[in-house]
Amino acid sequence: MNGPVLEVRDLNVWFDGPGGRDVHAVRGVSFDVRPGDRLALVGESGCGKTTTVLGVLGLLGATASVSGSVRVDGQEVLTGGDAAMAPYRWGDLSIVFQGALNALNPVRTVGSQIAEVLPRDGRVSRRAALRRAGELLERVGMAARNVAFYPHELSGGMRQRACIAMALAGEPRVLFADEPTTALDVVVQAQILELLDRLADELGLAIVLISHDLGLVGQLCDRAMVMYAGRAVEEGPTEGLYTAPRHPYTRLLYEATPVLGADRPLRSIGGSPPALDVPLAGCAFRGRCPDAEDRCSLAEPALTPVAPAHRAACHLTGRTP
Ligand SMILES: Nc1ncnc2c1ncn2[C@@H]1O[C@H](COP(=O)(O)OP(=O)(O)OP(=O)(O)O)[C@@H](O)[C@H]1O
Repeated sequence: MNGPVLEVRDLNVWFDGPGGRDVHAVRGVSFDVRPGDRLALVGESGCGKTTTVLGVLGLLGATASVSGSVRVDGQEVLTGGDAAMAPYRWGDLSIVFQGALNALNPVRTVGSQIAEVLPRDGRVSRRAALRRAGELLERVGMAARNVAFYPHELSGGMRQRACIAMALAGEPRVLFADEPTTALDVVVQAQILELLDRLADELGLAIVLISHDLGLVGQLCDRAMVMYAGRAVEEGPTEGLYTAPRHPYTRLLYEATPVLGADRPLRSIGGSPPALDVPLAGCAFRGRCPDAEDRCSLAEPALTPVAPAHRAACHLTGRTP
């Protein structure tokens, strides 16, 4: 089946904010994930990447209000509440949480923690569950005997592999990986990206990588959605976002990203993203945008096609940015 596994349309998330002012953290985000896709959600800290994914998976707490549409295999799961999403979560759709490698329970073995999240069809013996946990560890490049190890006995990279094994327990078709390489050294970062790449190939798994690093996503993903202030401001082939960015934010984000071998100075992006607990007038990026014009304060630009499979939300996209 080549149709999308996941279709997200006009997703909005509000959090109860201090003083009764709601934080509009995700603003009208839409994307599809098809079997084998490698999509990245990219942007600075606080731009809404994690909230988007947790909103899709129905994992936001009671302080969040979510609207829009989320379909799995064409079946609406958002409006049906938790009961509608529950059959898909950890099964078809799984996630490696941000900071997961540091969230393993230190007093339980890795094997018992993986065994706990295995889907249960009837009674499964402890021995069979540990055997399956060992198979999952082998799948992520670890020896099965690591089931008996405690998290502190493993390196950071191995703990992250164990977390990925855990996320594979329900045999997902889409794996969200939220900043899976943060806190790992560059060599181990590359190994984790290679692992995700291999799993995508071997299992036909779709990967949605969440990262602040536009350079890094190009190593794994062929398509990226750049987010700013809770919205998608540009989306398209990853390569095109580097070579021909059509939103000034994407360009500045790339210029602020160290890329091995790139002969260019690094520049930080001045200013900070706007507060999301007050209504935004005009383009959310205009206060930091070197190209901003008067019209940018009048209306928020819509995401519009700028090239095949490439869209940008900038009033200036008619011109070369
Ligand atoms: N539980 C919450 N209550 C209130 N506001 C929240 C909550 N969770 C996130 N936010 C706000 O929503 C916005 C988006 O946060 P989110 O964590 O999704 O961003 P992000 O792009 O994933 O950044 P990071 O990589 O730092 O997690 C931010 O302004 C954040 O402060």
